[in-house]
Amino acid sequence: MERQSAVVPSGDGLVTVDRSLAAMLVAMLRDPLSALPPGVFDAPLVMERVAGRRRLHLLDPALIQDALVRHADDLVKTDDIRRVLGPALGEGLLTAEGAHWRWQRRGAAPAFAAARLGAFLPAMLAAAEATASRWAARGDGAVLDIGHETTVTTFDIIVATMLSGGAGLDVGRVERSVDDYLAPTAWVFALGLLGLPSWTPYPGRRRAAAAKRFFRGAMRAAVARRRAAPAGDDDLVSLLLASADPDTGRRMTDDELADNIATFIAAGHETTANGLAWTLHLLSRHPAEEERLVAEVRRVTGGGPVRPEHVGRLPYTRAVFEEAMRLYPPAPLIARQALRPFTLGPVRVEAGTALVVPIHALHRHRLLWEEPERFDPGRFSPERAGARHRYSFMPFGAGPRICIGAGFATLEAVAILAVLLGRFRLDSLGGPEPRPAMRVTLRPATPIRLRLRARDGGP
Ligand code: HEM
Repeated sequence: MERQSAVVPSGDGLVTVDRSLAAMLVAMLRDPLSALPPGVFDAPLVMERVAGRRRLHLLDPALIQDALVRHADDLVKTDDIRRVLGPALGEGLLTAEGAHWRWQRRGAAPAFAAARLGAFLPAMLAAAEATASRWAARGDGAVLDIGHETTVTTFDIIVATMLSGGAGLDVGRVERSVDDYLAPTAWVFALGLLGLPSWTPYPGRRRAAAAKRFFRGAMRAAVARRRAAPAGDDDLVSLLLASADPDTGRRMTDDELADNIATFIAAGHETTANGLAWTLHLLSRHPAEEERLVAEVRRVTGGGPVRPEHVGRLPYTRAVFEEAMRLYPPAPLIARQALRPFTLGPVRVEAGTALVVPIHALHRHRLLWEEPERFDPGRFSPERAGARHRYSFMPFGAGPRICIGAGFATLEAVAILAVLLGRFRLDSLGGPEPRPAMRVTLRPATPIRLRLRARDGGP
């Protein structure tokens, strides 16, 4: 049992938790998710005090909206996030702040406008079909590492749509480099907690540094290839190349372009891949929901191939993906730091206070969800979703820093599920529920393996 000195509830829903630095470090190194303070699944607000530092955990949807939307200009991302992601992603869209963030966001936004997303569907469906062909070749009964399979699929998609497929990037090496880079994340958080410099040695640091060198080198090579042979397409990189700072007219340097290609490749495939892996795991344990999803796909496609015009007509498939992201949000935590004091509900937020939205806990919060642990895609029917506060479900974040790829991710997830589950069933191998582990994203602590079965009428 973890040691903590005090948990004090007050009449206005605020719970204050004092924790010893040692207890916090042990929990953090075990898994940053298990280091969340007690109370986050029951209370609307939890103020945690560790070694003189204050972290306010927000679980009241109205206060989350107040903080991330109304007070967006009073907040910046925390040093922790910059420490973990900065070396790999530089000053790209995810990690930049202020004016540098704003002009990059404006430059990238047209690529993700709802009206344009449909143009990406052929590439999304082609990648899903390629995975289906690989699976058919593996044969009935093969056991798949489902996280690896979904990663290959979403990687193909991001490379095809961002770089017109011409990046020459090796998916296997990129996947290994992301794994190695993120593996010691908990140590980086722990060093931050102790106020130690980022060069302090820790287990996994050398592998992470080698992974970062490979990843950054591959991104710079992608930029050089693009400069040497402009694709002339309207893929994302063309848009970034064409975007100019509205105030100065300045365009992106090669380093800035590499930061953003790195950002879009990293943020734009691993999250969706994890969301899909958890979805396929949940469906393997919920055959009735899986059957309903397959019936929807067959009704809409008439049993033929999934075409772009079908994807927007699969509301149950989408609801399944959303319910999986409720239970296993691929980005399980959002953190900010207050630049200046302001009032949030019953709390005076002082400059320097960290604000944390533990999305993982919000999505399983007992005041917000009935039977929060139960997998029930029906929660995302328009009637039931419309009855909830918009900010009780926020896998893509909120406010101006909301995920720019939210529509893209949902579209590709629905397309991939429709193609793969139309042709295959994935059976659970049994055993205990896989444990999630937070490594910036929420990954299965050990690989999830599922058994492949061709469907009747399939290959
Ligand atoms: C299921 C899949 C995804 C999830 C759950 C997810 C989640 C998130 C979340 C929670 C944030 C906000 C982080 C914060 O406020 O601190 C974010 C930001 C971001 N995401 Fe996603 N994401 C997904 C897919 C994608 C895709 C497909 C792309 C690109 C193609 C993408 C690119 C980005 C970028 C560039 C940002 C930074 C935006 C900014 O700060 O302006 N994400 N994502």
